[in-house]
Amino acid sequence: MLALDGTGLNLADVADGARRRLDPVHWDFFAGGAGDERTLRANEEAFTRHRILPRILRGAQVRDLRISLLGCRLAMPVLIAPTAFHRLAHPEGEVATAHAAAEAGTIMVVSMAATRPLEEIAAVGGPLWFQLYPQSDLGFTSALVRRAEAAGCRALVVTVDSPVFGRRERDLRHRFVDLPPGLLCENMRDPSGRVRDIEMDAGLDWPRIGWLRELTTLPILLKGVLHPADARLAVAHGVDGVVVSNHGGRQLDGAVATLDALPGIVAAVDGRLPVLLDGGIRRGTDVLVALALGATAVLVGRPVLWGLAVGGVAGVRHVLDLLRDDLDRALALAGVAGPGELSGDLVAKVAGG
Ligand SMILES: Cc1cc2nc3c(=O)[nH]c(=O)nc-3n(C[C@H](O)[C@H](O)[C@H](O)COP(=O)(O)O)c2cc1C
Ligand SMILES: CCCCCCC(=O)C(=O)O
Repeated sequence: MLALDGTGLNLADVADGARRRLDPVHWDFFAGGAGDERTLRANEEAFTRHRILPRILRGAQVRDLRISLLGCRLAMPVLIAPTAFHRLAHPEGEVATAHAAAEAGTIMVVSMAATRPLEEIAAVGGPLWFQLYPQSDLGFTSALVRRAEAAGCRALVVTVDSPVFGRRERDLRHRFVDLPPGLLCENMRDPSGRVRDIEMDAGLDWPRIGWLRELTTLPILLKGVLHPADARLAVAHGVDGVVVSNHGGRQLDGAVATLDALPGIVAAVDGRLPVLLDGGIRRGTDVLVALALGATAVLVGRPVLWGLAVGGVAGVRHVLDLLRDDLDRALALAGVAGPGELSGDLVAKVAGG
């Protein structure tokens, strides 16, 4: 196992290494949340309020972590969440992340705010999904969807929790408004070669999801679903999956922790769609708990950036390997042979942290 700085035993160690390496302004951009960061903290705290009720004597000596998800076979139920600006963490940026995802046998969700062009990330050859902030310019949005299709992306992840930008006070204090010279949101280039700003479109609504549904045959997932009524609307609008997410606490501070929202979404969807979750996944036991409560898979955001900052491809690979090994051990200790055997009776909610 690669030991980063001799201390990379867990994701907190990797985060420490990243904090030491990164420009403090960029660390704060990556690490921070909105407002008082209540939701940011709540995501991780929610996992501390759930405990595992292990089964015994079930002969779980051979574990199989693989899952199938919307036509993709994954080595484990952990995907890479879309995060912006990977070149702030490492010169190779999203291309390094894509190599690590491909090696680990999982999906990288490429952010619309990637700092390498989608085609260069796709050239790595691993399975990609593309994250979209639908723009009010339908022509540009449509061209971007076609670009994702042409690059071989296997699904669209439409972020729906960002009608406006969250108030991120760490960034305001640093006056962090622009990328450093030479770094651009490469997917925002229009046919004239100009790189557009990403628009957070407060006009985004269900009819536009219907428009996207008509536009592409790619599976569509909605990212940022927290209310059960919205999960039912997602089913009604023909989407293919939902991601229970509060954007890692970066948008609506005070929003519910994702793990606390998960059971309501799982009940509302009632098996009709895969339900993914992100926010605060830092241990294999967190993955186990989320899957036991009904998630099909989880995504990780910040830990991937910490790995990237610390060691490029090897650093991201290390983060993914830590999560996979930790999940494998947790399953063994809980007497479970694989994700398909997890169920709600294996988890107890406790009052404190
Ligand atoms: C630095 C950073 C940038 C992000 N950029 C995007 C983005 O471009 N699009 C998006 O849908 N979500 C974005 N997110 C949210 C993540 O996809 C994900 O919801 C969140 O990071 C999960 O929480 P975690 O960091 O605790 O794992 C970003 C999160 C971070 C930390
Ligand atoms: C105006 C730049 C948009 C980048 C969005 C990245 C993002 O979603 C984040 O949470 O940060």
